[in-house]
Amino acid sequence: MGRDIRIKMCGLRTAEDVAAAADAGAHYVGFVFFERSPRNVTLAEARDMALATPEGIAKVALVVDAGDAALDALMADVPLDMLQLHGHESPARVTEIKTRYGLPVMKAIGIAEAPDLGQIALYSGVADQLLIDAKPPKGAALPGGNALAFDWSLISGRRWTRPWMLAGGLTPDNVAEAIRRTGAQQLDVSSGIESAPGVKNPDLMRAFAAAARS
Ligand SMILES: O=C(O)c1ccccc1N[C@@H]1O[C@H](COP(=O)(O)O)[C@@H](O)[C@H]1O
Repeated sequence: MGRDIRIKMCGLRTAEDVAAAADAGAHYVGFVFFERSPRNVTLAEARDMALATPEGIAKVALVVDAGDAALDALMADVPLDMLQLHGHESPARVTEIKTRYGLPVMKAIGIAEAPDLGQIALYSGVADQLLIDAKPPKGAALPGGNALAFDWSLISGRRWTRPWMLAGGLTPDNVAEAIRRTGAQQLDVSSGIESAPGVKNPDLMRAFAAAARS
């Protein structure tokens, strides 16, 4: 545990959010492109945030089953360092996106029970990073960002060939235990640093980073 932990703060909506994430010590900032999400941003808003992001912090766009036209527009307007695929993109689609845009790709994998872990091997050969997240409950409005943690014992002691981040329901209160139980070196948080859906809270951002590094 400790200072080597890398943190992605996702679902930022304003330049003030970016400044607060940078102040808290985030290594990645995430912008959500998913209309049903309270964290959804326009290309113009994302561009403003990307331009306000300090050097050294990776700018990640989160998309869900996006087609080429949407990705072309995103890439044309917003300076990015990584794409996060949070839908049902197949391994072949991950490869296609990597080749077409030349950016590292992180594939989200939803975990609820042991058989879900099989997805990790499926994407390990194609994605640059894996995001091990809670599987959304049936009928959930969002494919992620549901403030839901999965059973961390499912991945306790497991190691994979690709760098990975732990996500799903992380908060300042549970993040230290999540790291202890999973061995995660990278964390992704959204709901747990908010005062209300889509409203980031600088105090919670600082508290999260401090707890992760404690
Ligand atoms: O945050 C969203 O609104 C969202 C929408 C669509 C797909 C993914 C989304 N969020 C991502 O889900 C994980 C876990 O989030 P949380 O910490 O449990 O709120 C994270 O990668 C979010 O960026």
